[in-house]
Amino acid sequence: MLLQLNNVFKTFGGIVAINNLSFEVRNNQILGLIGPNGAGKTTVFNCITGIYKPEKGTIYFDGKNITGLKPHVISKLGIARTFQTIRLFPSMSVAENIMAGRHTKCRQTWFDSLIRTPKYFKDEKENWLKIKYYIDLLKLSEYTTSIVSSLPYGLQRKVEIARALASEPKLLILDEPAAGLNNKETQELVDLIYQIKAMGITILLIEHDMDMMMSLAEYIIVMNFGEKIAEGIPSEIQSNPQVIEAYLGSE
Ligand SMILES: Nc1ncnc2c1ncn2[C@@H]1O[C@H](COP(=O)(O)OP(=O)(O)OP(=O)(O)O)[C@@H](O)[C@H]1O
Repeated sequence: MLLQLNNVFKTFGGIVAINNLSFEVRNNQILGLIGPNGAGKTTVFNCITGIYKPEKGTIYFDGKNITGLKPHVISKLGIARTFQTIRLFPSMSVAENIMAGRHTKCRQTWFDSLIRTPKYFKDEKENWLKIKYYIDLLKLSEYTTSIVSSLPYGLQRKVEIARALASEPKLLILDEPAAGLNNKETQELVDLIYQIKAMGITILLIEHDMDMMMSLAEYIIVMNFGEKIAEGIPSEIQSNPQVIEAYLGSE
């Protein structure tokens, strides 16, 4: 078991955004989190990554209790994410943005970088080789020096995934990665997610594109009004009356 949520509870003012939610993500699984708008999915991601602290419950990652730890500590432990709305450094290049995702892996101290010790050069070389690997993986090599804000949306999404991968996470969390992508780009994304799984990485995914979710996720958790209303393999979820009801009710 890589990730385990136990009775996680989080409110905003009077609104219960997550109500005693428990679920588990197995090692190297592709797990999907679905539910109508406002069900609490993004709040779950924000609790796992340390942006919000749950009021009750615990979150275990790789055997450690990470409940309430700061985002940079959680990221160092091996959780990386992308956001529903792209968050990159818009005036920086593709390579620089991906490099920014790598800072948790940098071993040089301020002293090494100040006086440029051999450790600094070794670390820098290793980092740039890794960056190149992720640039090639995401087929971004012709855009390495392009300024991110000048790129179309689909490419910016790829840069965001590359940046998350650059921290070499054990768990990659993707919040609506197919939003705004055309059919061809969505297919590329599906292929990429399989490649990421083949690298041994576990994937937790929110996605509104149901065709994509049903074909990609190995296991699905369904939320509504902050609660888990169903879980199972895609075929079980598709035929679950409570799930159908939740979606029809939200139309
Ligand atoms: N920072 C916040 N302050 C106040 N309320 C919030 C905040 N974040 C989320 N909420 C509320 O918590 C509930 C769950 O929201 P959340 O964004 O997690 O849902 P979601 O399932 O991700 O929705 P969507 O599919 O629309 O992105 C909603 O009622 C939302 O309005």
